[in-house]
Amino acid sequence: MTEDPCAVRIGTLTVGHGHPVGVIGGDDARWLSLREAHGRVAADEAIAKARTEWAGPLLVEPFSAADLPAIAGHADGVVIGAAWMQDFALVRAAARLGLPVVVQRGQAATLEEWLAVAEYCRAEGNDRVALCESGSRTHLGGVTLDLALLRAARERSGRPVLAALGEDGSLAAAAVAAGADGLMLGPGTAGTAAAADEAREAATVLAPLVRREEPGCLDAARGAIDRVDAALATLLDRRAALAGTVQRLKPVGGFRGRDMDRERRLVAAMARRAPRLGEELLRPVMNAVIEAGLRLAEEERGGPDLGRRGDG
Ligand SMILES: O=C(O)C(=O)C[C@]1(C(=O)O)C=C[C@@H](O)C=C1
Repeated sequence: MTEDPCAVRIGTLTVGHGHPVGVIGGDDARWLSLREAHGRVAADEAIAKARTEWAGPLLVEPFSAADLPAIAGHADGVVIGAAWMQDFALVRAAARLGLPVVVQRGQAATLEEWLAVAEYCRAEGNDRVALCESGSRTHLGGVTLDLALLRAARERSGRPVLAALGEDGSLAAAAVAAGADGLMLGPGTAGTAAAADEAREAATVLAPLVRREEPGCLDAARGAIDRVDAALATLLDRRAALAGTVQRLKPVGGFRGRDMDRERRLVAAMARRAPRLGEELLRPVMNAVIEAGLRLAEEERGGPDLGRRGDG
């Protein structure tokens, strides 16, 4: 395989540098753990069942090497579970399938030990490797995600790194901010609806602020614009609410209390963060945004008599 190791394609999902944050165990891909059943289920039957429920990209974690033929035939990728990370015979056999491999970090594994597993895959001729930080055993009782390690693994290896959130989406935004290329929920889908929502929200709204996408085709470019628009819509809505608060606090609010000097200053400040657009192009945009906010504030207060004087 001579693919660019910075981005790994798992069926229709690509995770990695320059690509959107994928949610595995959510909208973008699913995964199935055969380890959870301790080898008591037939791999081909379990995978066939998963396939009836989900037609998109499917990753499967084997219980043992005996599961690999079924995975080779019916899955889009293989997960080396944290518990098996240093089972090198399994790692090498899994890599030889030629499918993308997701290597979860063992709970006590160091960065070097984790990265070495990717090198085992490469030595088998398979460079389609994504890493997955799945946490260490800590004083908190369960496993705790190490986001510093996630970041270091991404920088050191250049490979995509996923964050395994399990059924708790509360660290989704932190993982995206730390550089995660994908968020891994589950396995399965049970009980993860709230976590999936948090992961989707972080991947959609936060990711455009903290990572750049480099789309290579029209659909991908439109997808990237959709994600920027989602972040923009969230901020515009929040801005409108704050502008409404200002109208209530000002002595004279609404259109009657418009402060053009303040508007000029805020456009100039924004132009410093948006040098491509500059003041000239930003001015009409912000004028429309501000007027929408004022209109909304007046509508919500039932007329133009805004501000404390109006309240009196
Ligand atoms: O800062 C104010 O005085 C506001 O009323 C807020 C705001 C804005 O939306 O940013 C709206 C109208 C003013 O002309 C200037 C700015």
